[in-house]
Amino acid sequence: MTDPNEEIEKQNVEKRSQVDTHTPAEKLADVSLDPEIRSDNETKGIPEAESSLTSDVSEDVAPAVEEFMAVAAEQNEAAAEEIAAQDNNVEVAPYISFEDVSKAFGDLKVLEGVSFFVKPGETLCILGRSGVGKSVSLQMLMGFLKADSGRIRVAGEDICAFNEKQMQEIRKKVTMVFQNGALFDSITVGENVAFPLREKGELDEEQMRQIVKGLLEMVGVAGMDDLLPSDLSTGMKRSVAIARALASQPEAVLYDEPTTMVDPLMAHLLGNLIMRLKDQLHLTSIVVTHDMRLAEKLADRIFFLHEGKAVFFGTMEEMRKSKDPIVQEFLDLDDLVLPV
Ligand SMILES: Nc1ncnc2c1ncn2[C@@H]1O[C@H](COP(=O)(O)OP(=O)(O)OP(=O)(O)O)[C@@H](O)[C@H]1O
Repeated sequence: MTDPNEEIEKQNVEKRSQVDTHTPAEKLADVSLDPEIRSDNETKGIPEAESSLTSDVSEDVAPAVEEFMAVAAEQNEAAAEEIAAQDNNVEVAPYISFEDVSKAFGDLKVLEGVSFFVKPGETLCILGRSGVGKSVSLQMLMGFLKADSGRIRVAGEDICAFNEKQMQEIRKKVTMVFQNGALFDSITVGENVAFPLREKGELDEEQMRQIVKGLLEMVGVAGMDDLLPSDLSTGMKRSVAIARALASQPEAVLYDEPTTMVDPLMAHLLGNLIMRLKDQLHLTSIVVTHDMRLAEKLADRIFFLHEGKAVFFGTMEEMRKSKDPIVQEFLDLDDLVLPV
């Protein structure tokens, strides 16, 4: 029987090997150029109008934003190719992986021999009940916490022995969108988004103004440049945090529960945004979530944690067929309509 993962990988390799005559900016401005992406969006119910990342960006700044995003998309494709070239096997090497990772806080064993991987350009959703170590896993990937044992690879590199300076280089490639946005409270929304641009120091003030304006429009918080983070709702803060993450042109984004504590419409908008970023920027993503609908929309693979152990790792389709009682209980609970 054909392994579904092998089949998906074969299709991805074929797709990558096809000669494409469109420039990245053309592809970004009109995602409908790629019939495979279009049909994928159609089957997932994403309206055509929402397909292009830059469709909501005003005309005066659209060229600058399209160019900026095109550079990011090109860089991510190049990173994926570089990682693929590291491996002599037919299989594409992971961009991120946990290999037999354990972590405890005193007597509390949070993770015990956990393994998973995310290939370049793919999205992994980490599911599980509260307190099972989902956020701890993300913090270890960012180097904020160290594993007790096992191997962690990020951006194709083993980061376990990395010092803070080396981790800072990794954090230029991999960025995290925290639940509360983790914005700088004392500076405006616009300055928050401009922060990574200033750090890079490659753009002048006018170019930065255009990118900031365009990114805020792209994530659905147009015209909020001069507000302070405290003026924003939770969902808006998260959108701004995504805009700030994009300003650093990352290869991968880790999202910690992007749709919790926001209304259903905001959850839908954030989900669609993450989906379009994946499709059009070839971003590698990990999404920690309790939201099965979001996982269904985004995940190439699901990793299910329970009591410190990995109880499932595979596609959503495989998860639905899983005989594991814990996975089944989680799926059944999700189907329940709870009284308000
Ligand atoms: N720095 C820390 N020091 C001590 N214990 C911690 C630390 N960080 C997390 N923990 C504990 O590790 C366990 C896992 O926490 P984690 O935040 O990863 O859970 P989670 O799966 O993300 O849960 P939720 O879905 O509720 O956010 C919890 O019991 C938490 O109290």
